[in-house]
Amino acid sequence: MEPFFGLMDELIESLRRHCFMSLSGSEFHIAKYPAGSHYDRHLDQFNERSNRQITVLIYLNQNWKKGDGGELKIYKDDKQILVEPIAKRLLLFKSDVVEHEVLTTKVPRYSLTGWLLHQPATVGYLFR
Ligand SMILES: O=C(O)CCC(=O)C(=O)O
Ligand SMILES: [Fe+2]
Repeated sequence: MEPFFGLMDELIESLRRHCFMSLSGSEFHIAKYPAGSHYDRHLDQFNERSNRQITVLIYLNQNWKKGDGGELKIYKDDKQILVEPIAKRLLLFKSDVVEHEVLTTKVPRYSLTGWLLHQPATVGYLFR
């Protein structure tokens, strides 16, 4: 996993330098969507924990083919964009504005999802 985290550090550095984003952490997980499952339309930034700035998605489905389902549907104004979850495809989007949904997959589907964070969730918390 070390080469992967090295690349993510480079990505964070580029976003800091070229997009002037103040990013200071990240979190990642690998998700398996069993056949028949989906993920309803949502935003990745929740009210109670709003430090997710950028969503990173990397698809891991070597043999994905049309008809397998599990596309990512992105809602952009009144348009919708379908992204096929094919292996090695990488997507980046702003966690607080881009609504998205995972359509029902007919085969087991794997994705690596990460979030680049504004600051660690616990920093800046006010105790009273
Ligand atoms: O796997 C995907 O395509 C999207 C996953 C997702 O939306 C999430 O974990 O928040
Ligand atoms: Fe999401």
